[in-house]
Amino acid sequence: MAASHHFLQEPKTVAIVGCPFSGGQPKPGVDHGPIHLINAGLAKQLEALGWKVEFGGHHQFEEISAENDPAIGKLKNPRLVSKVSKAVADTVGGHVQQGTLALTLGGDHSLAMGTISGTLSKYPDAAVIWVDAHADINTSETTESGNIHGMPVSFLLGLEKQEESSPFAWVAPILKPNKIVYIGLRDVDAGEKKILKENGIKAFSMHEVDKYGIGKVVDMALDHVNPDRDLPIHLSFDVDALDPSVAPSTGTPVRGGLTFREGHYICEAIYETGLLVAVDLMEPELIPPYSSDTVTPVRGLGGGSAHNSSPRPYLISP
Ligand SMILES: NC(=[NH2+])NCCC[C@H](N)C(=O)O
Ligand SMILES: [Mn+2]
Ligand SMILES: [Mn+2]
Repeated sequence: MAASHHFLQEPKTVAIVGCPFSGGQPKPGVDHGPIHLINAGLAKQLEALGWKVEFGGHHQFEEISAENDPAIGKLKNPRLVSKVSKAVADTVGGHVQQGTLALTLGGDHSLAMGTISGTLSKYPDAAVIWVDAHADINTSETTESGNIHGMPVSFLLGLEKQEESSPFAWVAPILKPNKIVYIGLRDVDAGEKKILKENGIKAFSMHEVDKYGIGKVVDMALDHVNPDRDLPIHLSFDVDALDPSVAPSTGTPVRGGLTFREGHYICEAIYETGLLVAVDLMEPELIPPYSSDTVTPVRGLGGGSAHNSSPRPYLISP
């Protein structure tokens, strides 16, 4: 089906924003995800689908990562995560501004603080569809892990007031609880369940996917967040929404996830609305048959996690 694009310029153009970053959680791995996706031929596949592809190389975050970054309260790598997300917000915001589909390749899901901020900077009333095993809506109070990849939604909603001195003071807390909807949830912390309930946030867990089927679930999700089908859509897709038999290579896999087709169906159905302005593909790791020696991924500094060896130049082009 040839979708007409309400918010994109012709010829339809996708800008790939490669974010080799894992500072929002402790494991190395997702900082290689975007590099592997590009090496596996993603840009060429998009071209084969009729898109003009812009990709000038992955984001380089070394300068940001060089700084000392002690925890603030429970939050790990707060300055690093904040600065990286701010850079990504500016990049994604620029693409969305121009009517170019912004496709961000993570990296861990803390990056969505940036990508969604970028989309909201142009479209404050955009609808966010968050496909994930997790709700990623912990606050600095409720988080058990201190990993910021489990928290971006709470920052975007403004569930906690950020003091002026907070590294996250730049995040405009303008996402409304009725403008985000979840699909695929099955590993939600007790504190997060409370937040979802108190804020009336709609979620279609795997239980609803089983009960209604994915076609109905996507319709219901769109009806909730975009009833008149007139608002731009930001799709934030965490690959751990997929069952581990489909996407085993991710940091926090959870049994009982979406099938290959259900994952694809969600993307197809949302694309067919013609309303898509930005997509995040987050938390892929990959066991690589490819060389990833051409980019320096950025990991968190804290908690004894592995860190960059020597910086390498980046030589990746589409
Ligand atoms: N983007 C993700 N994979 N998030 C996993 C979050 C897990 C857990 N809820 C936490 O706060 O740490
Ligand atoms: Mn996530
Ligand atoms: Mn997840």
